[in-house]
Amino acid sequence: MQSLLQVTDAECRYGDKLILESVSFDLQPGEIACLLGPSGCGKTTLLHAIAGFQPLARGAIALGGETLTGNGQIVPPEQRHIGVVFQDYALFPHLTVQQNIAFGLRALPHEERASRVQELLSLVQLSRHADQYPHQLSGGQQQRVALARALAPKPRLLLMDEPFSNLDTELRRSLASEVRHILREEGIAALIVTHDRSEAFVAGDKLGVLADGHLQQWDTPHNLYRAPANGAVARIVSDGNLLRGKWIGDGWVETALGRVAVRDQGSEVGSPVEVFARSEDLVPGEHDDAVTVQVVSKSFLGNSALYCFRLPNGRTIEATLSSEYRFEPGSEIPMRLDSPLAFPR
Ligand SMILES: Nc1ncnc2c1ncn2[C@@H]1O[C@H](COP(=O)(O)OP(=O)(O)OP(=O)(O)O)[C@@H](O)[C@H]1O
Repeated sequence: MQSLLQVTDAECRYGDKLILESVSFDLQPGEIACLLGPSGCGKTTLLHAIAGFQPLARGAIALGGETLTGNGQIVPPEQRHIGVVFQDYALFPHLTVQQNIAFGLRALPHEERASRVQELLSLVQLSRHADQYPHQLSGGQQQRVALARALAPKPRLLLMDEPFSNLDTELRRSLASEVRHILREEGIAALIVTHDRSEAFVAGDKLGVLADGHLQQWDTPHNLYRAPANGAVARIVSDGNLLRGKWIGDGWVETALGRVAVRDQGSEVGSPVEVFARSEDLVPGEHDDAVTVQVVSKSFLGNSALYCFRLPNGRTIEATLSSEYRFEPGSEIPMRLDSPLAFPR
């Protein structure tokens, strides 16, 4: 299958300042991908380069096999057939919901336009609000109007920049899943910028992690979680504790939590390693490889509790464990690490 979007060796700069280097990835038709990364890593810049608002210093961007940017060519944004949804909705305040949605359809004959608007109102479940103005809607409803307006002209690709960040956490997740459903219905591929990993896991078929000016990994959510390319990706896609250690051979590492068998086969004996200990890797209970840790604090969370433990070397780590464990602050318990991720340092 031919890729829908192809970004090849893209480099973005603001003046002398290098923002992104050697960024390459493909998006397949109908695929939804999310871009994750720390603040200021260049997510919006990459989206702007794809939309045509930002030139590339190097590399190329193609959509449906047609070069948009590269080889001395730049197709202007309005000719790219790419829809864009911003964080602040950018709705026209003096137009009703249906007039906002119809805005990009002015070239269509009246009846066709009215029927497409009705179709979209129903898709985003706002038919009852067709004649209301943006200020009469909730944040989630406004964002659904923005989505409908961007989808109306049937773009080849939809770009969304932090579309849910103005909403509260629960609404963010449910809207992320709703948007995924709507894009599937319309068969439109999308690239969504977010800094919320749960939102990215809910919405994306693929995730791209940007950090330190590079696309660190472009993969399925499952692979990113199970096999992050490095410690930076592991930290961006999940909570965990980074521990320093050293390889002692045969897949074993020495850490402040004792001798640990890790998932990755290591390099030379004695070489430094970074171990990423997630809550699910921390196993309380007697065991040959367990060390004694002190319970520093406990916050009850319902079916789990967030603990802070002090390791024998004085360092503290955090872990969310089942509330079946009833460890009290001040007590000492045996704990071991079971097959955490490890990365050369
Ligand atoms: N017009 C500009 N001129 C110069 N530098 C800029 C410009 N726009 C952005 N930058 C810088 O480029 C870098 C990347 O910005 P960008 O907005 O792409 O990051 P981001 O990953 O989207 O951040 P956030 O998650 O905070 O929105 C930042 O260091 C920012 O300060």
